[in-house]
Amino acid sequence: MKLVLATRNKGKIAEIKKLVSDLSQVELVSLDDFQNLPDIAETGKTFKENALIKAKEIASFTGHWALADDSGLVVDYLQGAPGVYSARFSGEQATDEQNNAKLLALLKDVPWEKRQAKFVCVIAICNPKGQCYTLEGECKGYIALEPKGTYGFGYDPVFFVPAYGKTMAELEPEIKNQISHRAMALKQLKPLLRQMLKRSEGQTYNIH
Ligand SMILES: O=P(O)(O)OP(=O)(O)OP(=O)(O)OC[C@H]1O[C@@H](n2cnc3c(O)ncnc32)[C@H](O)[C@@H]1O
Ligand SMILES: [Mg+2]
Repeated sequence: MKLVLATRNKGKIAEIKKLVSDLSQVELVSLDDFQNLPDIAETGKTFKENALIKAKEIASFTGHWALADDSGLVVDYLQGAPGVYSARFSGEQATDEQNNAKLLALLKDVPWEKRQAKFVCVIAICNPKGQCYTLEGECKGYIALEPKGTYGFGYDPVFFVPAYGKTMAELEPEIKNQISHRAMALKQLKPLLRQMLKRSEGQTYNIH
């Protein structure tokens, strides 16, 4: 089965490829294999809505199953912000560094016990007819006092993982891939694929 990875984020692409590498039924294809792809507006109010928008549009455009990832950081002290706006937290063309700087500034002088946060990831997998499944994962932690580490991407340098006493960006990719929100969501992909392949024989799908 061909599966198009419907994301432009290089950090996500590297992680997803690793996390699904043992799925022998799946041939992963990237967006670079297609031309004139539509620009997709992430207009949803939830991670799930956005993941479905991205996966449906790419599946319908390419004619293959597509897998999209919508993810972000949810900070308790900021009433859940930046949430679905994580990529655009400090503006449309925001860099990871700018987003991290804005976050740390908003949490300046906020005590440790009030710095709780979680990473959330929703994976949507859709076929060209618009029939979809979604998988969700979370990873809990704290917003660090300063950025640390160079692994990973996005908010990893400012996300402190209590079980390791380090930021996500200080953890080797192999460790991140065992504990991350994305790993938790993708862990459910193998049983789902098995179920999907079985169902597709009988042409019935579980539609979201
Ligand atoms: O929409 P696509 O093309 O997949 O790529 P994107 O970067 O725009 O991705 P999102 O819309 O899902 O925005 C998620 C943002 O949340 C952050 N994020 C998601 N997963 C992360 C992770 O594992 N570590 C650190 N930051 C992460 C990161 O800054 C992303 O830009
Ligand atoms: Mg995006």
